[in-house]
Amino acid sequence: MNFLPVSIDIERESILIIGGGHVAIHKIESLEKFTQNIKVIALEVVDEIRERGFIDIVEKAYEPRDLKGHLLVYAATNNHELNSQIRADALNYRCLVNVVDKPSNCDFISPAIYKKDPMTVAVSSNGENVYAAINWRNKIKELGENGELPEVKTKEESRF
Ligand SMILES: C[C@@]1(CC(=O)O)c2cc3[nH]c(cc4nc(cc5[nH]c(cc(n2)[C@H]1CCC(=O)O)[C@@](C)(CC(=O)O)[C@@H]5CCC(=O)O)C(CC(=O)O)=C4CCC(=O)O)c(CCC(=O)O)c3CC(=O)O
Ligand SMILES: NC(=O)C1=CN([C@@H]2O[C@H](COP(=O)(O)OP(=O)(O)OC[C@H]3O[C@@H](n4cnc5c(N)ncnc54)[C@H](O)[C@@H]3O)[C@@H](O)[C@H]2O)C=CC1
Repeated sequence: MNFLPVSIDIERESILIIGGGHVAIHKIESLEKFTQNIKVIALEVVDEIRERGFIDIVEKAYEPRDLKGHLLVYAATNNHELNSQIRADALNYRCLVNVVDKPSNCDFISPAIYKKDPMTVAVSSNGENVYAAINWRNKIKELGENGELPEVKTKEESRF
C-alpha cells in the first residue's frame, strides 16, 4: 500500500456513506468538520446519525447506481463482500472508495485529523496501524491546545 496525502476541495461534492452503523458515525465525526453535504444509504441507520438533522438519509439496500455523482464513497457496511463489491462497482462511476474493513482494497483511507482553523493536520500510518495514527494525532492536538505550535500569523508575516 502507498497512500498519497492530498487536500481535496469538496465544496461542490456530496459525500456518500453506504452503511449507517458505528463506523459510519466515525466517518461522519471527521467529515462534519469540513462539510454537511453528506448522504447515508443503509438498511438501518443508528439514532446518532439521524439526530444530526443535516444528513440526507435513504433507508434501503445498496444498489450500484447509488454511486452516480459521488466523488468520495465510504463502503461502511458490516458485509465484507458487499464492501468490496462497492469498490468494484465504483470503477464504472469514477468514484474513490474507502473500504472500511480492508485497507488494501481502498482508493483512499481516512487519516486521524486535528483541525484548528485555518490549519489541518492529517496523520496516517499508510493503513498499517490506525492506533499509531491516532496516538500521533492526539500528541499534536495536545501541543495545539497547549499553545505549543507556532502561532498562525498572516501569510506575509509567516514567510521563511
Ligand atoms: C485503514 C483504515 C481504513 C479507513 O477506515 O480509512 C482503518 C481501518 C481499521 N480501523 C479499525 C479499528 C478502529 N479504527 C478506529 C478509529 C479510526 N480509524 C481511522 C482510520 C482508519 N482505520 C484507516 C487507517 C488510517 C491510517 O492510515 O492510519 C480513523 C483514524 C479516521 C476515521 O475513521 O475517520 C479513526 C479515528 C478517528 C478519530 O479519532 O478522529 C478505532 C477507534 C474507535 O473506534 O474509537 C478502532 C477500534 C475499534 C474497536 O476496537 O472496536 C479496524 C479494525 C481492525 C483492528 O482493530 O485491528 C480497521 C481494519 C483494518 O485495519 O484492517
Ligand atoms: N475503518 C474503521 O475505522 C473500522 C472498521 N471496522 C469494520 O467496519 C465494518 C462496519 O462496522 P459497524 O459500523 O460497526 O457495523 P454496524 O453493524 O454498526 O453497521 C452496519 C451497517 O451496514 C448496513 N448494511 C448492511 N447491509 C447493507 C446493504 N445491503 N445495503 C445498505 N446497507 C447495508 C446496516 O443497515 C448498518 O447500517 C465492520 O466490517 C468492521 O470490521 C470496524 C471498526 C473500525
